[in-house]
Amino acid sequence: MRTALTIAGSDSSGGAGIQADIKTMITNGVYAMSAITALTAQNTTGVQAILNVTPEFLGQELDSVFQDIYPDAVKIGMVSDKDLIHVIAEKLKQYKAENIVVDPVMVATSGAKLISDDAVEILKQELFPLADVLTPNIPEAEVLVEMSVTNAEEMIEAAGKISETYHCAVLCKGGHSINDANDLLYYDGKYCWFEGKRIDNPNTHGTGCTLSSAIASNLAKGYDLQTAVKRSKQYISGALAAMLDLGKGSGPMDHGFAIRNEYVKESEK
Ligand SMILES: Nc1ncnc2c1ncn2[C@@H]1O[C@H](COP(=O)(O)OP(=O)(O)OP(=O)(O)O)[C@@H](O)[C@H]1O
Ligand SMILES: Cc1ncc(CO)c(N)n1
Repeated sequence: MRTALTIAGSDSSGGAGIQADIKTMITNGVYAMSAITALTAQNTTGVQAILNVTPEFLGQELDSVFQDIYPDAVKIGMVSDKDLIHVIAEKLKQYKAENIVVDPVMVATSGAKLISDDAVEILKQELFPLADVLTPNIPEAEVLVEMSVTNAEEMIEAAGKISETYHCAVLCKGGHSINDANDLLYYDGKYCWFEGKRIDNPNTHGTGCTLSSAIASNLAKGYDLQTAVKRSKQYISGALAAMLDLGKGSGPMDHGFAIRNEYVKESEK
């Protein structure tokens, strides 16, 4: 069985972070492992508290995983502190990690800040050059290239600049655009669009975590990047279209849709 590792924060409400990543990896057919960077007390209305692990402990988590069950892909999500980022970069290099997906998590769907200002610079310097693919949303792309991104042309320009600077593929996610939900993949000086119909569902807590974990899972299974993104986009659209409605704020998605469909098919045989 192929394996994937998520290095990210825990979301006590189960919609984003480690919990979303593990749900996504299981439903995408890989064995899921985790190295937790922080605990968050969080729900659909916001982030109430954050407790980072120590850099030493994160290093031990990564040693435990890499020295035993080697991951076929690694997804990195919330890492709010520069010393934690440094440890991750060192361990990924030490263990020659492959298929690295970096989701440059900065702000939660609820608006809470999930990274300290000085950590953004270290993220760019130490982690981005190790990534096979970066998955910024539009506000994150704006921070990374210091320009406003309001239309398709500006998405192409921003993704191109990020890709050239860090020598990796960039998937600029269109969840924050107004009309559609089209994502742009920029790689090797070329780009292509992954079109998505905007689903009228306000419950989008954890969409970014889910998409990056689905990409890591599909890369772990051996799909090339374009196919991995295509399959992941289908997965997120399915999870949103299932219209789960939990909590008082922007609720989580329904990862069970894929499994239930399979069971229904099986029981109808
Ligand atoms: N309403 C929607 N309908 C269809 N697809 C959507 C919708 N909202 C987001 N997506 C898709 O979800 C994926 C994640 O994109 P998004 O821009 O929301 O990421 P994000 O902002 O990093 O997520 P998060 O809210 O978890 O931080 C993308 O593929 C995007 O196109
Ligand atoms: C732990 C965690 N990681 C990432 C996000 C981004 O959605 C979140 N809300 N919480």
